[in-house]
Amino acid sequence: MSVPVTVLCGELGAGKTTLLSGLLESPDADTERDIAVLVNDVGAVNVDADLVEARTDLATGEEVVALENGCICCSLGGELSRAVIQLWKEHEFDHLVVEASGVGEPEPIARQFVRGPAGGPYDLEAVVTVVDARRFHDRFADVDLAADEVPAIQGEGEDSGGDGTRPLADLVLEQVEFCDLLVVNKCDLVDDAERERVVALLEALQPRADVLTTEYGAIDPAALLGVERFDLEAASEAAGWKRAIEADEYGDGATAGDDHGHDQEDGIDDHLEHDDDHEDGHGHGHGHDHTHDHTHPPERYGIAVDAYHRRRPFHPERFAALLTDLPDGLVRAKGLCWIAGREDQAITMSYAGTETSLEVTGRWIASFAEKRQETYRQGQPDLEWDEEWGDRETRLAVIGRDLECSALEARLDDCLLTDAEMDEDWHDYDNRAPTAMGETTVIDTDSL
Ligand SMILES: Nc1nc2c(ncn2[C@@H]2O[C@H](COP(=O)(O)OP(=O)(O)OP(=O)(O)O)[C@@H](O)[C@H]2O)c(=O)[nH]1
Repeated sequence: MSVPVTVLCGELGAGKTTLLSGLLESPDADTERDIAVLVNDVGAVNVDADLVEARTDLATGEEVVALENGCICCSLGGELSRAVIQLWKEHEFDHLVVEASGVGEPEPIARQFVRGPAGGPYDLEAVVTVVDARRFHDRFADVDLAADEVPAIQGEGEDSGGDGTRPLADLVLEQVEFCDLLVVNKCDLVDDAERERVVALLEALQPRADVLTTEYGAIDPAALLGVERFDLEAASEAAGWKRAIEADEYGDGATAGDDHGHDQEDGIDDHLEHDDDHEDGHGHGHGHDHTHDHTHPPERYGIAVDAYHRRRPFHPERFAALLTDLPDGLVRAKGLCWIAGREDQAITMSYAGTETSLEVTGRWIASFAEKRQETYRQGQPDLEWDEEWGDRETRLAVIGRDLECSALEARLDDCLLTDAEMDEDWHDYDNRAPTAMGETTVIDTDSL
């Protein structure tokens, strides 16, 4: 029988270790269940492992393994799989919890347990993301805060900015967008209205997950362990922004089919079947038998979800200027962009909090030689194709609070090339967009 696994994610300091320690010490914990813990921390000194280990001794023995070589997702190729397989061979336990580092992406970790060698002995049960209610509120949900007062999140200084690495806020939202269960921790540090705003926003960002609120990670072990939730396909498609784009593209209730358009050269984005039960831009699809009935988040707290689709390129200078001056209420924007002067590159734009990253994540099919284009198009018969520009297009989703979507759409439209500009040489423009596969440019809001 495979051993169930829970992956625990969340930004630095959100309370993952506190939750885990509570879980292992809980007097209500199922005494029959031996829990092994794999802790991954960034940096050489593995404080978390020591802490959890000290506490784990009380409850479960010594089944703690620390991956000390930095980030799980960077050492995924082998170390994670090797460590968990070794753990499985050398110890007997009933459940494995992997505490991902605060800067780890959950998806590659999850994939190790579904498609990697660890998928044999293990069965991924749930991906749980812990959110710091106070920080999340101040960063994403505060209606009064001016953008220039937004507090930095821990570690942001090192991890974002002009050096081309990913904004940490982006990662925080990605952890929210790829999980089955959201634990909103540190609720003692927010008032009721703030807590509700955080929950409503989380439901818009991630319509699929259950949301629990806690203080000091005190949740019923039964709510965390032993609940079979994980479904890789559903989790991969669960993000609110993806659902908004799909609903726009395929219409309500349509089946999205599989990866539409654009060759993803890195192979990571090998989109799986989409849920076909989303109802609208903030759909509530459920990938498997697990159901719940949130009220629609956009109807509460002024949260809006919108999709933007155009088949004309952005002017790189006007678009960059817009990205430095996005509306205060915008929380999340993500999707593919067509930027004039980058005719080969399918560029993913991702805005979270205060920064926007532009990353080359693939190529437009229209940029390949004709034969190859044909092959791709045969594989994607539903792909919309323009006689002149092929599959090049912009498809973005925006999620925000008190956001005037039509005003933002109009501003985005102003960034599109005019008819006269369509005939200019686009390479004359000043263009900050990246060119090489995987290359990222980060643009700060309010950086003008
Ligand atoms: N006020 C308050 N503090 C909390 C709560 N939960 C955890 N903390 C504190 O927040 C700090 C960070 O908690 P950790 O559990 O270490 O967070 P973590 O997510 O494991 O952090 P990293 O390992 O750095 O990613 C600690 O000082 C905890 O005591 C809570 O609900 N309320």
